[in-house]
Amino acid sequence: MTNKDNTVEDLEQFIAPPAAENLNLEARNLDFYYGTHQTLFNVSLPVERNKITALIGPSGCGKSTLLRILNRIYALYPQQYAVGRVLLDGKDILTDHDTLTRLKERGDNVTLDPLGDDISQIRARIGMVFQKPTPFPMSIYDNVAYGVRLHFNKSRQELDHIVERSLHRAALWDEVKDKLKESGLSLSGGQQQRLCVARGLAVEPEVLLLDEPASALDPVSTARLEETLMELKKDLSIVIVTHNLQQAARISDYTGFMYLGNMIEFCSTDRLFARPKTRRARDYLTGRFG
Ligand SMILES: Nc1ncnc2c1ncn2[C@@H]1O[C@H](COP(=O)(O)OP(=O)(O)OP(=O)(O)O)[C@@H](O)[C@H]1O
Repeated sequence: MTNKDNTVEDLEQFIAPPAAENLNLEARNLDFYYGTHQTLFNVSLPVERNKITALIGPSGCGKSTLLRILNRIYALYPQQYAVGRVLLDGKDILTDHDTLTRLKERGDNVTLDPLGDDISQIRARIGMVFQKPTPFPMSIYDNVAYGVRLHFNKSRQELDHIVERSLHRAALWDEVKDKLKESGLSLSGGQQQRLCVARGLAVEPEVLLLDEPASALDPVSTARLEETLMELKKDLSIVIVTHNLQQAARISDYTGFMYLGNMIEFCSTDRLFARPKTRRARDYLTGRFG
């Protein structure tokens, strides 16, 4: 990042990320490869606790790829690998053998502080909601209880309580409370997406990652989902990929603008939308390309 055209104030605002003690999750200097094809280049992203962080940028710039690294979901796919660090509450979560080898090869001289290598625990702490609603072919109740049954040993009564609370938090309870035994697939698209949010919340994650969660929703469902996210950030940290700039402006506290696999700008949403620092971000925000 060059700074010769910027005032000190500009630079300070750009480089003043959330304070270290407020970080819930942090990506540092990530490179990412699909086979031999590198798609992320030295990308860093701070995620502040109890805030919403939006990722924006033109199609193919690497937003979803970055999100998929943050809870190590990419590791389910062969030939995909990340080099760099992801810290959850200051502890490294990319600690598999391949990543360590590649960090060394890249010349990073760091001592990792591993969180532990239980991937299912990491994914329980960092939940993910995908672009298309993905309810499981089972009842509404079982959809929400699914992860809890997988990770914890709860009584039926506790499970009932968790399901109800999660559906409340996802703003879906009133619509489904009388039909918990019906299939999750019987709900509308917007309800299915909130069911997926409820399923993610049931395991009490600290961070929720959302990949264009409203792209298949009508404006009313989108507004409901946005309200839900604004409410949820009181309890957890949220990272959302969105193509909808108004949505990013409405709900996020911080925004990262990506282009061709690079994090071009990262700062407070107000600042980015009011005074983008780079021409690329300005052009994107004013609809000149995208
Ligand atoms: N499974 C894959 N194999 C190979 N290349 C991939 C794969 N998935 C994505 N890519 C490439 O990685 C780059 C980043 O893709 P990514 O999906 O992260 O971008 P994005 O910003 O989320 O795009 P969009 O907004 O269209 O969803 C693109 O060049 C894409 O073609």
